[in-house]
Amino acid sequence: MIRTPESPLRTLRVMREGLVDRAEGRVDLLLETLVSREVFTRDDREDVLSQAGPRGRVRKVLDILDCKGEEAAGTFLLALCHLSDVTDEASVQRNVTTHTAEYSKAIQKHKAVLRRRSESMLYYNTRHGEKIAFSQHYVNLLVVKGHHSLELRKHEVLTFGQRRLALQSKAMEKRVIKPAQLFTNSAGGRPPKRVLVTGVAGIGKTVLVQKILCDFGESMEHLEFDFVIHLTFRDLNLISKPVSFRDLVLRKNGHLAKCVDAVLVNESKLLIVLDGFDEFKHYRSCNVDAFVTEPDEESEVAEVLSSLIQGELLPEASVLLTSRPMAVSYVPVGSIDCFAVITGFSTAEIRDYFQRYFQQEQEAQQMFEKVAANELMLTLCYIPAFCHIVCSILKDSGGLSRESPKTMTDIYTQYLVALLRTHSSGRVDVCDGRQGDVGEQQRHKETVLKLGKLAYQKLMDHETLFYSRDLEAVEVLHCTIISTFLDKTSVQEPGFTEDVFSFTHLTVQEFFAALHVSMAGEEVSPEVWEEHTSSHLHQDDAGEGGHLDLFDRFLSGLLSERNRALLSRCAGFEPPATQADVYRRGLLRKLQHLCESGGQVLTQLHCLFEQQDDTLLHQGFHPSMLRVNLSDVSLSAMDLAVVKHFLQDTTGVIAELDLTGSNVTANTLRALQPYLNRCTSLWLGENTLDMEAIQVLAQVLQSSDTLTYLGLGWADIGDEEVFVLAEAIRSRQSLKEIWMEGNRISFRGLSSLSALTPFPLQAVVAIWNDVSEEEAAALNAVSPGAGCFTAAFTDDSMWEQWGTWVLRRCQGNSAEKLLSVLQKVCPRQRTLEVPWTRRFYRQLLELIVERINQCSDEDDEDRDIRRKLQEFASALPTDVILDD
Ligand SMILES: Nc1ncnc2c1ncn2[C@@H]1O[C@H](COP(=O)(O)OP(=O)(O)OP(=O)(O)O)[C@@H](O)[C@H]1O
Repeated sequence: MIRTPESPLRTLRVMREGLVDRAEGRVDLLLETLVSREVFTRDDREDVLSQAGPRGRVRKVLDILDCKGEEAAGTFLLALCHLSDVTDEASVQRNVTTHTAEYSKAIQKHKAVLRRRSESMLYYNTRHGEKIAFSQHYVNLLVVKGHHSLELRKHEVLTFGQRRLALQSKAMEKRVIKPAQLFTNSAGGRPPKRVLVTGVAGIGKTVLVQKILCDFGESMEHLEFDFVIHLTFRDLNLISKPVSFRDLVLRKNGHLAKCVDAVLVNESKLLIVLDGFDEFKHYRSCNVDAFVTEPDEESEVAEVLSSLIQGELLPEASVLLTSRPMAVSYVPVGSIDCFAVITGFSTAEIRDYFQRYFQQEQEAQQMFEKVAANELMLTLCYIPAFCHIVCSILKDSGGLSRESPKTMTDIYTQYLVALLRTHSSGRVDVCDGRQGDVGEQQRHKETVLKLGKLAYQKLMDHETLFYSRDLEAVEVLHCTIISTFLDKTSVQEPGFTEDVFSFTHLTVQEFFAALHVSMAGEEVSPEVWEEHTSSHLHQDDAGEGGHLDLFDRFLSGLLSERNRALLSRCAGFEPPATQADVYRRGLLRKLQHLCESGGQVLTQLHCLFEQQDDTLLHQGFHPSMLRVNLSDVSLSAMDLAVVKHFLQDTTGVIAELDLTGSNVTANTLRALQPYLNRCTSLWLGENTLDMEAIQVLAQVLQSSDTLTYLGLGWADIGDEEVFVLAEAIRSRQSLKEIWMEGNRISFRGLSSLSALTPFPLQAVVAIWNDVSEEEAAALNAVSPGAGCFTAAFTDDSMWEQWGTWVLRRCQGNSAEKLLSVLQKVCPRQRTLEVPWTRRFYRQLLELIVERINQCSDEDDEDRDIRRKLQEFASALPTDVILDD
């Protein structure tokens, strides 16, 4: 209940956001009331209606009222009180009427439909008619609530200040959860409404969605919902005309035709699942301000979905969105209440998977042991899609008679070979080199290459669906083998039915696309080849924002000696050897460039790993300085294996290892320990480093003569951790600077470092900790003149270096990453009023302008990046820059 207060205007200002919440569902009625009482003019009304979305309109109403005085504000508050009472009553009434017998019957029917749709596990290459019961084959997936960098982005509380620190520790409360817990709030508050689940290719996002549908259909979980509506972006890509949300629901759920209104009215009991955001053709257009607010309102499909995700349409409904990480920067994260990441299988789950796949306990155990004996293969299996393919290869070969796969491409290549062999009518084992049906092998090869071409074209266009005419164009429509690699669905359009195809999995499309380019024959133009290989060095990966990461890795793997040999021996493919050499030289040049400039290097390390050639680095990799930048990527077990593989093949000092925000744990540090000893600068900030991790770090400090600069900003460390580090620094005395911004360190912790200044420690940076400037001054007084301790953002020269580091991070990064760093370092409020920041901001602005100029007008993605960069440019404190 809102009381009419002494100063209604003041109430409007103080309760602004609360009022927006309360009035958003009633803004049209309120507006009419204000016009009828002559508080608002028609022009005011137009002004309000021109705003996007109900919340935007309420904000405009409040802005106008702010200029109209106390009486107008009072009228508004009274009208809102009145409407609240009326509409609350109406909603009670509505709830009663919707819960009729018919509504309950519709729920049961819908559950039965979902049960039917989700009863089989969709495996690649499941034979038609073959059914694998979902419930028997579903293996528990590890789902972790909380996504560090996204949560920070959401709040846009940038690197500065305690607020970020508080948020960071909150974001770090990572927990493994069950799918049903995605919509609960462990702290007991309002359950999250909009949930984003991310995870890399093949990690199980679609299967998790199927689990939710299955459990709901079985009435086992998710009982807080009456209806779960499942939409995939793959299907939504097919819609090219304006559409309403109501139509979207009915397209796949004809059985709801009679009760769709009740379903939509009861929005708080509705869960909408939107699977595969990264596959959406229009994913770059979802972070916009054009909304629809009514389920019946027709608009472009991107607008309808973006309204849903942003809570402008059906704000009380729950929404679950899944995406690969590469597209999440386009999700309007401001409206997401809960972030979760699927981390795949652990060893126990891989074992369970083998058990379910092979069913015979002894066979499963034997096969598991074969995989477990090969550490790399076991690591690959944490991704369920790979685990599945490994099992099918094992089954097919009776347990790895061929060379066991070491990389992701090996797995897919062996899988392809196995499938082609299964489809050879003569069933002669061509891999033994014996004479098979050569004509048939040739036909299969041609079909696969044609499919590769299609996969490539579609991947470049961000498309995953195609039609009979596309298959016709590459002359494969009537080849029987295509059903092995493609899924077909028939779509009912008014007046006709159309067949729509997609690869059995997006990763399969990426593999085929790479296969196409790797052949580099007549089909592949020199320009295409250049684009993906030798011009590696000049290519700004930013343009694709990670879209081609997997493709790049497959391409490298397919151009490796062993996969070329396998494909040639077993499937008659002849990838040209000279091209493979050109590729390798390009890769080494790019790698060297990134190591010298400190650019993000993980994709190239994966490509190098795919080559599995220990001599490669000796052939053309001689960087003047070794800087390995792995920042801002949550490192998986496979990533770590790849990094280790690279560092092991290098010698000498590692000038810089940047693991900022890479989800580093004690285990990561242990795995990298021999290489940490070789680092001069080691950046570990923005990771939660517990005592175990600090102990590993202490061992490094005790044994390394090289480690000179250590970054531990926002690492959630306190005094106890500093004591351990101090002891270690004392014993080796080689560390010169330690940066610990945004932690929980107090005067007591810092005091333990005081005996180590000014030698060996020349700088101890501890701003945004529990230390006051006076306390820092007291610590500095112990070694006068040295001024080693810094607890405030003041010292020009030192912070200038910090600014240089930030700039370097920006320069070395893609435009996309630059955006994410900018989000951290561009303060919304002017908190940085010290002299060096002027130069810092000016340089930042120059960099932004340079990147803006690099964006092309032709490309959607470039236009989007430019728009965002321009927003940052205009948010920079230009007065500070200009009056320098
Ligand atoms: N929980 C699970 N239990 C058993 N098998 C699984 C599970 N999760 C995934 N798989 C297997 O892995 C394959 C890939 O999973 P899924 O399609 O869900 O991945 P995804 O994360 O949606 O991938 P992408 O981003 O490439 O679309 C499935 O077809 C299935 O074979």
